[in-house]
Amino acid sequence: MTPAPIAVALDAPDLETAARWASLVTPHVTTVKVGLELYLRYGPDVIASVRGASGVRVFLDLKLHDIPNTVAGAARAVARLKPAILTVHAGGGPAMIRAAVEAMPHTQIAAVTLLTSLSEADLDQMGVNGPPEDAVRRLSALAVGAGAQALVCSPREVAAVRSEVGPDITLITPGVRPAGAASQDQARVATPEQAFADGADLLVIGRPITGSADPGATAAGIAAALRRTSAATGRHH
Ligand SMILES: O=c1ccn([C@@H]2O[C@H](COP(=O)(O)O)[C@@H](O)[C@H]2O)c(=O)[nH]1
Repeated sequence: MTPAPIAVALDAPDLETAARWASLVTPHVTTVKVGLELYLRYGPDVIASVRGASGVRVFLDLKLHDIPNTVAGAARAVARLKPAILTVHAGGGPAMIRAAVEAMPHTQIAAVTLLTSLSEADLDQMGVNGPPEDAVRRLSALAVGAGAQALVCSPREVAAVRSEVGPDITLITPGVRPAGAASQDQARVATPEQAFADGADLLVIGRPITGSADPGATAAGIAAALRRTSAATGRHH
């Protein structure tokens, strides 16, 4: 069975748990994601541990956000780990995004538009008025103009972003929750089936999989649901 376009967020308290989750889900998904919790605790060694023998794609979600020179240095520092994807914040601006792209020619640089945990009310308080979709579209265009090959947005905005940036940019959506699952601290959410049907290329899913009794079986179940969506919509990954 072809693995599904899912990046499982390995937000684990320790390396053993992360490596166990990675080995359980790896037959069913293309990618595992290492974020701040794991990377700040264990550093670069974590990448080899979760990659394991399978050689699954590793998505390094560090959400870099600093001046261009500092981001370029940070990107060079992790380039030897050969992550498939590295995140930077689109809000760091075009020069910062370009610095990351130039520092890591063999990694997809993904620009995070607006965090999926932010509600419309939060955004309003932050001075981002109007529908989140408008700001996400603007940040997407800016990031792609600066060379980003991928974007991170909520599944609620993915169709709008696709129409903004065209077919060649990889769209990554966290904030994915199977029907009936708790949204937890995520605000702008949709189901895996909806995210995929609307144009997401890679679905980031953490706790609904890793917090379940059997992460391997849960990942396999979501992968099967995506295959059914693919058959029903004619959209392939
Ligand atoms: O806007 C964003 C950007 C990144 N994330 C990351 O995705 C996962 C989501 O985990 P869940 O357990 O499925 O909520 C997590 O690692 C975040 O750091 C995001 O949620 N939103």
